[in-house]
Amino acid sequence: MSVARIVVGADEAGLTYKDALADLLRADPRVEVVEDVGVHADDDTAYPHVAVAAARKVADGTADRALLVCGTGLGMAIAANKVPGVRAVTAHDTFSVQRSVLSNDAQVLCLGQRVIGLELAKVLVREWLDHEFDTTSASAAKVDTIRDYESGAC
Ligand SMILES: O=C(CO)[C@H](O)COP(=O)(O)O
Repeated sequence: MSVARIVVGADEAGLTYKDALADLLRADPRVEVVEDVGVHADDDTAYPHVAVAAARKVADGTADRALLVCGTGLGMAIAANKVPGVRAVTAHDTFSVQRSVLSNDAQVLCLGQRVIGLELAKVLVREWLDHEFDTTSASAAKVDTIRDYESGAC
């Protein structure tokens, strides 16, 4: 299934949630592989490096999705979206998380450890796993339009 391989990453500000959410993912029967691209303790690598490392794995097909955590979830999304083919969002409510998959076919979810509590973050990640993009849906043509702008086709 499309959420089988998930890459997780964080900067120092998101490390605690990243580790907790990685454990949640590893315990989920829908997830086959959780790859952790860091950071780990005492590592102050800046969020753009982590975001791009994770996003490149999604873009090259090594991972199906990425879950990224920083202080706000904003910088991770901005950086991940620099990787062609990647659609990254910051979402802190269940409806937006659901629509990020169903409307936008976003493969990367970014959360802010300084914005929401850990229990809500866990709820959001479970919600995220519950949905898959339907390529026959009315949203598919809109996502194709994003691809066309990215490729310069329009
Ligand atoms: O939230 C962050 C980026 O969006 C990051 O964890 C902290 O960034 P900073 O405020 O520039 O230190």
